[in-house]
Amino acid sequence: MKSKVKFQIFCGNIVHCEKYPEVELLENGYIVVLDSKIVAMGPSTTLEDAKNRLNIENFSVTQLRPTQLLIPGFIDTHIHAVQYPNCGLGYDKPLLEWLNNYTYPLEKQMQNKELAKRVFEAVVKKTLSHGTTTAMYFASLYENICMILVDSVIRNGQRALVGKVNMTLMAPDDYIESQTDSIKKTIQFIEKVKEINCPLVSPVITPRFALSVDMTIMKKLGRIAREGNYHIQTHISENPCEVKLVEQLYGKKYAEVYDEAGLLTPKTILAHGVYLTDEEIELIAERGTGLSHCPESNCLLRSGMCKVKKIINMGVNVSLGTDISGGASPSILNAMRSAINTSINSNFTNNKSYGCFDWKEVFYLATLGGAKALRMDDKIGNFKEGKEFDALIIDADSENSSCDYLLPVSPLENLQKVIFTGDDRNITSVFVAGVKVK
Ligand SMILES: O=c1[nH]c(=O)c2nc[nH]c2[nH]1
Ligand SMILES: [Zn+2]
Repeated sequence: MKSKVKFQIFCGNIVHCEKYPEVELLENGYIVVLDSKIVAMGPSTTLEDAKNRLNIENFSVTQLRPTQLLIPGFIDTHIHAVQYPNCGLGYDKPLLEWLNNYTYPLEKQMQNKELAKRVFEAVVKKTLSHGTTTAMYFASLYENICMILVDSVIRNGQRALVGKVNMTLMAPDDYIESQTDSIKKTIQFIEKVKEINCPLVSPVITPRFALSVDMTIMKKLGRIAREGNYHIQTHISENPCEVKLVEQLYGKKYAEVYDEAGLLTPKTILAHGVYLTDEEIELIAERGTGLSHCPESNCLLRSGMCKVKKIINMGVNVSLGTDISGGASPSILNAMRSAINTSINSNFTNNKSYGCFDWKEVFYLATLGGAKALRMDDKIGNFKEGKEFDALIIDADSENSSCDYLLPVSPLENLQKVIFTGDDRNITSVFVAGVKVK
């Protein structure tokens, strides 16, 4: 009887980041995966040694073509699963009107379990197919609906951080929760996710934003996160009217409100941050809190252009978010392009230049930057021995993709071609924790 294949070996051109803003190319290299983890990596000339050292007898080999590359999986640090049906709709209103007119009504409608199942299955499948191996999701206000998303990510094999949204303030009468329910349902959700005990999925504390959660509840959520060492996600300084209202309501700056509540931790992701002052950025950097840059949403909701290079230079860990459905696209490739375009446009219109992103910087933000912002860079983000094998095989010469391959180019140029002109058809295989999910 043939014994089961234990090791997977991937051979070809490999690209990943080790530090900002550099990209490393291992030409003609290999990665050996055992179960979910990378156990060896190097140039092909050392593969036989590795096989002997690790006693590799039963193995499969995936040989990449010259137009293909092995890269780390993409990390989306800000996406609203429940808003997926609204992608492409409602971009004629700014944030607060958009929430009241388009977003809250849809989110409320998603109490329907059958609808939620269909929508969550679609968003998880779609993001995986676009190369998102890790996603940090805003799920739903309703705890039982959040569990449907948890089921979906587990069934489809995506690594995910899933949050039950908290809303106790300034929301429609029929789309709000009591203080008691907000905390009770959050605890119930956390317990249920922990009970499932799936290594790919963890719960996230998710106060929606300072305008929809009162200070008492924000403080309680901060305490729950601290005691359980959970991630936190929320929005900050996205839109001028929102920022003004927060300052009026709390009598302090946006970041100070979250700091008072104990919500600025090293495991917190703040989405947007378009209007942060230098003092707020310093505070966020000091707390070790990460930022999710959501350039497409910042443009479509007419929020503004985030000076994200300045935020990086001030020491904040920055990552990328699609912010569905503030953003219309589920693709982190699109978020990379959008980040480049925003930085260039921002330089056209701003006297004070913070510089333009190049493809290497956005590739970092989509991979290791995401992992660092989430404080998961001991596990994911690049190819290091001991890390989980979350990876993509991309191909600049994929049939029917939006990218025509007319002249052979170098491996790093293949990556640039896919970043600037590619789509999900250029992402030919997706692996999460060593398992092929596309
Ligand atoms: O882009 C956003 N999407 C949302 O759903 C939201 N809620 C508060 N602030 C928000 N910003
Ligand atoms: Zn958002």
